[in-house]
Amino acid sequence: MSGREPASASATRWGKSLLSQDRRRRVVWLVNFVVVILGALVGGTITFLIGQCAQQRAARAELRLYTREVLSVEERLGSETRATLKAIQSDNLEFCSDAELLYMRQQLFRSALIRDIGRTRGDKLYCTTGRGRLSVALPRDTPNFEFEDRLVFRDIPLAIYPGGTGEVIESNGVSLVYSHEFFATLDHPPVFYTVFIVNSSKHQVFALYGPDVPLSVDEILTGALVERRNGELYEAICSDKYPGCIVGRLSVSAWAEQYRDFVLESQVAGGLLGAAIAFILLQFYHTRSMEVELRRAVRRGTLRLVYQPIVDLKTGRIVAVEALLRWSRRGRDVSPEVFVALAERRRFIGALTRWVIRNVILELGTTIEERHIRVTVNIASEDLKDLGFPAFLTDCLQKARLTANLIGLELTERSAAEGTSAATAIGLLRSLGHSIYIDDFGTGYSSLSYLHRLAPDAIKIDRSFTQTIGTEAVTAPVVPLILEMASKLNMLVVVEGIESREQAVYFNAAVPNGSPIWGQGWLFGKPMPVSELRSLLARNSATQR
Ligand SMILES: Nc1nc2c(ncn2[C@@H]2O[C@@H]3COP(=O)(O)O[C@H]4[C@@H](O)[C@H](n5cnc6c(=O)[nH]c(N)nc65)O[C@@H]4COP(=O)(O)O[C@H]3[C@H]2O)c(=O)[nH]1
Repeated sequence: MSGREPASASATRWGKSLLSQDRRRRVVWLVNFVVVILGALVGGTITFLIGQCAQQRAARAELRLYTREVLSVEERLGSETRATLKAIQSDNLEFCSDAELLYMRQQLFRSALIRDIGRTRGDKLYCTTGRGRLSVALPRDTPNFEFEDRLVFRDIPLAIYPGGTGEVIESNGVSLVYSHEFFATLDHPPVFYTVFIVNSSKHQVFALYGPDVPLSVDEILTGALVERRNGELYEAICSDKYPGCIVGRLSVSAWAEQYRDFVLESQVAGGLLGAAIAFILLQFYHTRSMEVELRRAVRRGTLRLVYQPIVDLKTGRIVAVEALLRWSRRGRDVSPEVFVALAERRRFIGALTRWVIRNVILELGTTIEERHIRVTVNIASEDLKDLGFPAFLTDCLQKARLTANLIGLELTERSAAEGTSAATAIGLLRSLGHSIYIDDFGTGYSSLSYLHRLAPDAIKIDRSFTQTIGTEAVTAPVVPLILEMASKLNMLVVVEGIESREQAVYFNAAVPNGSPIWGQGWLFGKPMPVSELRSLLARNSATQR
């Protein structure tokens, strides 16, 4: 029996592996989705709770502010009333004379809250600031509230305003009509007030204006902050200058209603923020786990190398190959642009480069020596800073009995232009016999001064320029300039990303006769495993004979 697996069995296995990869991808997607939704829910709930808390605090602060504002008006009324009563009672002017009326009017003018001042004797009113001298019976209702020296009447007919009613204080021959409309200016739903006056023994309270409140006398007099079950918040505050108290009331639900849209919007914003944070954490987790897996792959050597041929455009001979790294993570190839960038960011690119160099020499060492071709490997700026890197390279080559000129080193313009230490390292690598290639030329710091300073052996024109050939792209005119500059500086040009014969023909014709120009791209071969490369090299040298 042959040890080989029948084609149908291997196809079934391949199909199953694809299915399980697909299932895993779906599970990962679902988990990510659930995490983001959970993040949104947590974010929304936290914002809701914070919002509730802030709303309650704001409601209490608003109630306190408002109650104090009403109290200050009440205190002002109290002090104006007392001062006016005292002034008239001790004016020493003839009762209801012109002089006294004038004096009473002056007192009225000074007050903002008193509307009318009158003089009484027995149960009659004899003059008022508004009506002058008169003689009318006082309404003899029982007062609503009695102090030792004062009586307070609510809603009694007014001499100054026939048909109208108002609040009156009577005390020792003086009666004052005062305005509680003034308080109306303090109406400010959803906060409301009730004004109380308190007797001198401070055991009795009387509601002067405003609705009844479900608070006990004690609660009012001790100045409590009370929350009733129906969501009403009460704050009582008593004056220390005047026998009066204010109870402020705020309906928490009415208060919340005012901020409903705001709370809803912040909840949505909190949800979005939660989702965004969950997403960022997931990304962070994936990057972290990608990093861990990549480090493990380097340690265990589960990375792969592929090689892409580089051809002399004049002769069609394969003159070099570029080694490119491949990594399969959980059954899927990760782009080198992604994992190389990750290794650079997390500063373990050195381990990758060393792995590549060791394995290139192992896989391809004898082949390149026999075929007289060069292999180029990508190195990073981190490698240039690594003082042990040149010695490592030399050591690997010596063990394999290879010469340094067989290994070319490709570095991007960015890493090559990174300060004088990079220049020194490049100089040292060149002196060891390695050729230096500036990769992706034209996309980074294409400055003449650094090219002159570093004197690399070759520049690799970036694929984006190759694609402009035969097009109207704005960068198309740059290509001849790069070629001319390279020729003047005596540098080899390698054109990257040649995909069509027209591009190859263009570049071949664009350099002066005798100047070398190499090309790399799908036209000559995609990156391939070492076994395929060996066959290609064999075919290529056969056609060159
Ligand atoms: N569309 C198109 N693409 C072409 C064509 N010819 C070549 N390519 C692609 O262009 C890239 C050339 O490599 P690079 O410029 O050094 O750019 C490399 C290099 O910067 C980096 N990289 C790859 N392997 C390594 C490595 O071992 N070490 C380091 N430091 N970087 C590496 O990742 C980059 C991407 O590598 P790859 O994905 O293998 O992509 C390769 C190659 O597959 C073409 O005709 N058309």
